[in-house]
Amino acid sequence: MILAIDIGNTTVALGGIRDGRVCFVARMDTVRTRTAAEYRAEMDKIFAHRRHPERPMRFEGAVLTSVVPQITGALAECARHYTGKKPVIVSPDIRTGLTMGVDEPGSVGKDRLVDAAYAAANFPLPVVTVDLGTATTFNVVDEDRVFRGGVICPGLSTGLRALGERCAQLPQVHLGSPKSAIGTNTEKCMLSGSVMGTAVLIDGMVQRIEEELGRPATLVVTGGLAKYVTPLCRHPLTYDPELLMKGLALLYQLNAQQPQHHSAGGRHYGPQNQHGRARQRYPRKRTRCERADEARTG
Ligand SMILES: Nc1ncnc2c1ncn2[C@@H]1O[C@H](COP(=O)(O)OP(=O)(O)O)[C@@H](O)[C@H]1O
Ligand SMILES: CC(C)(COP(=O)(O)O)[C@@H](O)C(=O)NCCC(=O)O
Ligand SMILES: [K+]
Repeated sequence: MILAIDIGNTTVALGGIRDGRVCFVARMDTVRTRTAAEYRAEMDKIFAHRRHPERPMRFEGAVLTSVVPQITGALAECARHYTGKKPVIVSPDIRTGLTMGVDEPGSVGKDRLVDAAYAAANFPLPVVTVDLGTATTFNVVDEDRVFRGGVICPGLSTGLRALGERCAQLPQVHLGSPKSAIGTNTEKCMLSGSVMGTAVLIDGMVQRIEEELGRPATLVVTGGLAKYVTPLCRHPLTYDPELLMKGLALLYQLNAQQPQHHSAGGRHYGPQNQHGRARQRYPRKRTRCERADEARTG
């Protein structure tokens, strides 16, 4: 099993990945001042809780993506502790299968790179990925596998919270699915604006992106808040809550140094086809362990 760590602005997601499949996902809060020891204590608890007496949890390697530089080092240290190896850390310098077609490849959020790399390897191109987290991000990969850039907007929860804080007469509201565009009270108006507004944003922005690309695009949506929004979108889409974890598995495969079986030198990489792309993986029936883990993690 490999350990995948996704450091976002709200949550640090931990994934256990076996043969490119996500076996479990657990979440910790993102706290910028937390130390490696503090995160390790929390991870110990998470892993102890999941450990099966006959199948102790063992990680042969780790891969990490971060958009919170303050805690990247602490979690890289944790990854090293659990695997005995340096983790693969996502950056534009590792193999992603993408060519960067933006002004400053180094400034692109590393989570955006992971989403884009996975989508480019697994969906018809061009492809647009949308990640609904603290921020709402769009990433565009064209038919030549060039990462063209995208869109960054306030996340819908971030926007809702800001309304409650900045407007004297607006309350903090619980997220839910609006039933109609026309809200009949304050809360319903706010839910319509943030949740349906995000669905309309996705439909509208993807339409503009398709116009700029000059052709239709595949749309893939992920992120902690996607489940509220995707039912309201009109553009055909694939909803994959595990996009980022699967992307991390792919990047691990492409970049982790494999044990060497021959005396000849050189780095050995994971499975690739002749174009240097990750081999596509197709859905298979999930094992009982995976279904049980999913049920537990929700
Ligand atoms: N499984 C979930 N169910 C409901 N809300 C969630 C879930 N996971 C995350 N969230 C909420 O979604 C928002 C963004 O989460 P997430 O996608 O983890 O963002 P980030 O990647 O920016 O850390 C937060 O407000 C968080 O509370
Ligand atoms: C846009 C983001 C804040 C999204 O982060 P998230 O919502 O996943 O926590 C992150 O990808 C980021 O910090 N990006 C750097 C700037 C850029 O992507 O151009
Ligand atoms: K995210």
